[in-house]
Amino acid sequence: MPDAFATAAVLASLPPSWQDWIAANLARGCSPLDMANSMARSGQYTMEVARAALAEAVRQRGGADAGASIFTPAQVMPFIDTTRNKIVVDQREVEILFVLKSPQVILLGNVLGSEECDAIVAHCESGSSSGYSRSTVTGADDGSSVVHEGRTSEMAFIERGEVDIAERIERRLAALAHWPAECGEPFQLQKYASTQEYRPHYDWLDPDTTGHRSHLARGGQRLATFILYLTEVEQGGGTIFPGLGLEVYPKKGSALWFLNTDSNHQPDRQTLHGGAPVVTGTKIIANKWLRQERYG
Ligand SMILES: O=C(O)CCC(=O)C(=O)O
Ligand SMILES: [Fe+2]
Repeated sequence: MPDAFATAAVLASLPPSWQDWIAANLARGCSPLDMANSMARSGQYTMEVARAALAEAVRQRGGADAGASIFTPAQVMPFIDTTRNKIVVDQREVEILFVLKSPQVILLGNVLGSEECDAIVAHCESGSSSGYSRSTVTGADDGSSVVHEGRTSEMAFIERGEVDIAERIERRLAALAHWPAECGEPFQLQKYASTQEYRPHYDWLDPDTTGHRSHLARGGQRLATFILYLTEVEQGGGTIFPGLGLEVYPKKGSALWFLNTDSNHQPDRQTLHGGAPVVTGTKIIANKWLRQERYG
């Protein structure tokens, strides 16, 4: 975040109507993150300006330090450094295999070793995991987890801190994305047998859908997605982006990255994507969603 002097200047530079809006909503107990999102959604302010103004307003209400900690990450968007063709992280050479600029989609090779993929898969099959169950999606009405005909795979979660191997990969992804591991959702594994699929959808949470708001209130928007491919698949099972004419085939140890929002954290409708039906083989992936804020 900018320093206190700079944030005071940002707040003071807003028109009185916005300053009044901030004061009134903070007094009503609104979340600063929701307010920053609304300011950015108005199109009048960048997320950086909105956050700086909100941090200052919170500081002025609550004393000197109150504003400093309301927004966790210092950066406004996670990013992957594509200035070179390889990224050295955690003693590995991660390869940049493909970059699409808008929406940003990056395919990374050698993110995980084969034995690391196997260890994560084995953990979720073992008694120390809560195991797989039929996949669900977030219900539009009340935000509960609902079975949906468009997502026929099975899923399992690895909570943060549950097992060393997952924690190590989380640290690696945090370094790759320049985003704190604390702002990531737990790994969500997806296992697809033959014919199973996840039809095209968005990963971002919709602020205009009632059921998504409770999820947004916990950690904010899903800014970016990592999909880690944990198995080789004989036929089918690509990650598809129908609007972009793009299909990425699963390759064990590779990871697909995409940004779900623009730099103002607003949902990007170009990111429609899905998992094509597996024809032969078993596809297992691990999803890691990076949130605006600390999650959990
Ligand atoms: O299976 C895939 O390749 C995509 C999965 C996906 O988009 C999701 O689980 O949100
Ligand atoms: Fe998805």
